Amino acid sequence: MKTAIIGATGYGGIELIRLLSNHPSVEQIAVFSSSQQGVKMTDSYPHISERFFESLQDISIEALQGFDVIFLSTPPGVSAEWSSKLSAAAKVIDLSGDLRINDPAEYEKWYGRETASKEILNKAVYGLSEWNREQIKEAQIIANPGCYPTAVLLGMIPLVKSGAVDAATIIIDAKSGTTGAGRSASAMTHYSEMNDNLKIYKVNEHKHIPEIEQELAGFLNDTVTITLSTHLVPMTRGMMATMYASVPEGFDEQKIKEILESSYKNTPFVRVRPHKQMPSTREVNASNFCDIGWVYDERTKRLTLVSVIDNLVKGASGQAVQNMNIMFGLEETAGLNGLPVFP
Ligand SMILES: NC(=O)C1=CN([C@@H]2O[C@H](COP(=O)(O)OP(=O)(O)OC[C@H]3O[C@@H](n4cnc5c(N)ncnc54)[C@H](OP(=O)(O)O)[C@@H]3O)[C@@H](O)[C@H]2O)C=CC1
Ligand SMILES: CC(=O)N[C@@H](CCC(=O)OP(=O)(O)O)C(=O)O
Repeated sequence: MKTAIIGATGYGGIELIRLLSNHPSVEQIAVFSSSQQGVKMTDSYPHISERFFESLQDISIEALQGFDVIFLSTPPGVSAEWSSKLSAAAKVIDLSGDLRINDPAEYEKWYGRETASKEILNKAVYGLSEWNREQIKEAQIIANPGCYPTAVLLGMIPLVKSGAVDAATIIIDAKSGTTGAGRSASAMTHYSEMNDNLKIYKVNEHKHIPEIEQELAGFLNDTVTITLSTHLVPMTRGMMATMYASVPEGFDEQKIKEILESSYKNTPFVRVRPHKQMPSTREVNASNFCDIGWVYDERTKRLTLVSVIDNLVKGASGQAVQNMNIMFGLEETAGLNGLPVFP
């Protein structure tokens, strides 16, 4: 397969290169940049092997012909502009939030910018691999989910769908490593401010709130509002979403176990832990796994559900490669077989 990456110089891009380099069906990875045309990838990332990569190319329709799939690993706004033109020539997988929100008014409210065209929004399939597999198989354009939504939705969808939690009571306390904010340095993430520190940010204002609510609503057949608190922790990779919700009459520990285990018994990357065995971020580090732990409290009738992913793998580039595999009828795990890097 011939692949191209726009935004190859960023963290999502370099993670795509790592995964696609190990993919048995990938023969080409062309790299594109809006600011570093002609520069070699190895100038920014000497750890990758130079023989695999040509120099960074300028982004143009002409140069982006002849590929099977084009990944957009770019900031919001870029794929709104480019995905329509590119999808005429290749399948497109967009890692940004541009095509995830169906309602233009909601996108504009949370992202503070104009939405993509209706035509592209209608074509784009939300790429939560485990829950949208049939639509992903047929898709020309994928809106790859955000990292927090991936962790939250994989944990919550089975329970919301089966009525095992009261969706109106969901509270999510989520934490991310600093690569979640991309490669550019900022006062929010640089070493002196982030090392030995814990920060909460965008309380009730995070752009992943409408994405999570939209997707949960689809499984609930009703609107839902959630509370999401996002935190930065002093680690490079990794994400933990700790979720709390009330469990209605008629559900107990045994039923919750059955719902979670049956939902994921045939999925290669989501692993449900036994009751009370909680996962840590290191246990999925650099892998495409999402590990789910849970504790039901009979006393309060509340569930604590913990979902961990690597934000750059299952939360971004790994899920993008998983979606590529599904779109092209390849083995879903191709290029993604590595165990977590532990310790
Ligand atoms: N990091 C993460 O954990 C996750 C990221 N995402 C999303 O994936 C996307 C990429 O994130 P990430 O790699 O972390 O971000 P980075 O900031 O590390 O990289 C983004 C890249 O986009 C390119 N770029 C910037 N402006 C433009 C432009 N106008 N046109 C084309 N390319 C441009 C830049 O490369 P150049 O200057 O060379 O063009 C840059 O290297 C974002 O939308 C992000 O929100 C989603 C899930 C998780
Ligand atoms: C730590 C950190 O800053 N994380 C980013 C989320 C990364 C992501 O998934 O962003 P997109 O939805 O834009 O793709 C944030 O909170 O905005």
